[in-house]
Amino acid sequence: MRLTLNIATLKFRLTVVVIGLVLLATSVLTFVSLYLAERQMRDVIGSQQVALLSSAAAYIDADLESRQTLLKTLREELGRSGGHPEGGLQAFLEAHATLRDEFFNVLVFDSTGTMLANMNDRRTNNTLNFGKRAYFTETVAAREGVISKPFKSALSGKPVILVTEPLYDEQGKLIFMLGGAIDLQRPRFFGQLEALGSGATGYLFMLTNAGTIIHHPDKERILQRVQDEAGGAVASTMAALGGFEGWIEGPTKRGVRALITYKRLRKTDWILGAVYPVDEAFTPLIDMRPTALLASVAVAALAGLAGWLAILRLLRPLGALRGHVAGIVDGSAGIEVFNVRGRDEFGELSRAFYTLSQQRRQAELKLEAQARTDILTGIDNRRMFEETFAAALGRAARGNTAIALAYLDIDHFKTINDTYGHKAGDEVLVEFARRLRAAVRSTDSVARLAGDEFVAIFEGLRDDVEPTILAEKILDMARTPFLAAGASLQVSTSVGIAVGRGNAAGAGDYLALADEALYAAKQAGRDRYAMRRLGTASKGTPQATRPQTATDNA
Ligand SMILES: Nc1nc2c(ncn2[C@@H]2O[C@H](COP(=O)(O)OP(=O)(O)OP(=O)(O)O)[C@@H](O)[C@H]2O)c(=O)[nH]1
Repeated sequence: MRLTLNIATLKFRLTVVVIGLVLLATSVLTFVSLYLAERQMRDVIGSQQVALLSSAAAYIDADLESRQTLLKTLREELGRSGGHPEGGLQAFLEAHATLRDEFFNVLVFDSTGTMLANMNDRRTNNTLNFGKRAYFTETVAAREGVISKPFKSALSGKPVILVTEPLYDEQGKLIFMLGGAIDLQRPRFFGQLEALGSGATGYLFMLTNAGTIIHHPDKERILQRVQDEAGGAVASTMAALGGFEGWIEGPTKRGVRALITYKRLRKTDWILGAVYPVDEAFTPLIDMRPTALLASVAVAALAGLAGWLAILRLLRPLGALRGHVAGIVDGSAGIEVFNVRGRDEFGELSRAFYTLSQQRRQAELKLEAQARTDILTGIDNRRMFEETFAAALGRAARGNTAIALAYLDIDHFKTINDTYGHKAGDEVLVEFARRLRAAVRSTDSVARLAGDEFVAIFEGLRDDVEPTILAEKILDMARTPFLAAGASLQVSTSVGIAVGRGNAAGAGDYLALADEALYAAKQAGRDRYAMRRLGTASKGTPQATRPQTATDNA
């Protein structure tokens, strides 16, 4: 089977439309699904980040609290010794080596802020005074331990925070103040937090509520105020400094689009933040995109194929209809092929074609009949006569039977017209035709050739007498008065008869001979017939023949 592609066909256009719509629908559906999935996933990831950060904040709170507790235990131990531990303060500190696990340095200040002992460098003891430092004055004012703001250590130069615990005597006078320094860059403090960063490059960071960076993977930024950095703080961080907690999608300082989550620490009111780059957060979805698109294209292709097959199936009656029309055009089919039973639109269309074709056929038949009928009298006209006579001659030739042609002309018809008018003449012609039809046998044919000239064909004649009997009948029927224009008209006719047998001669010979006989009847006085017989000619060479016999009823 040869497959040709005709883009003008309804089938092709419907297929294109179906495939296009399916492709569009699946693409839109895929994009909308992916978009909704991304939105939902972002909400889920955001909530996860909030939960993660809450746990981390609780962990830091607990961590700072445990360090404060540790320092409190140390203070109580110092208190129990009345502020005079055995071996002195320096020895007392050094005896608690485990403090190093929690603090970068532990210091003891006197009531004025002079550092009396520290774990890192005993040479600096009694040489430095920190009485004006904020953590010292704040502790004195609060009369309890505080967690300092981050600052650069005067001893180590490292960014630290200090946890303090004051020791009072029984009179409530400050004797000593313990300070535990936490190195902000030391893994011990935020080590676990760094592991909580989401994705490959996600990370956690921490700021004070004033914007000073406490923790950040970029160590250079620690102790910087985000507001003072080049370009200022990003919008989300400004919102967090303003009190926002939760997750937000926005750019980081380095311009990476990320889900950024903020959570305040209960104990210090610091801000813990988490950055999760969007690209990494949505990696599963982004990875899924080509697969989803491929799947949607595959679905569209399958649906398109199904649509195409459905269209082929549905349009099959249309193909059949087209075939029927072509069949009728080339004559290989009749209009009956349109008379189908289908109840769909194609069935209705086919039946409408059938009805239309039937009507057309009937109109054609009517036209054909009209073309062969004499309009005035309703009997056959000359054209029909020629066909009928040719067929009759054929039958006579095949059956070798006798046949006669009677040529009639109403006598003095012109006078009727002239005397009673053309209309009356018409009435006579109509009545004459009716009587002629009635006078001859049912198997005989009659026709009006022109004006007042008529013919009658007599077939299957038994003998020579029969045409003369028929001619007499015709003469008789004409003699009965005609009613026309309110008058009774006496009419007569003359008849010329040509009789032959088998294929004796052609139609023209019969007509000529009958006309000749008619002329003879007219000459003999009218209201009579004259008969002429055609001689036989050799078969296959029809020719004009001379009459052999003549019979007149004059
Ligand atoms: N009313 C009427 N007259 C017609 C019609 N056709 C022809 N005629 C007339 O019929 C007449 C025929 O006259 P002819 O046959 O020549 O002469 P006639 O008067 O019959 O004389 P004869 O044939 O010699 O007896 C003419 O006057 C035509 O005008 C027609 O359809 N209706």
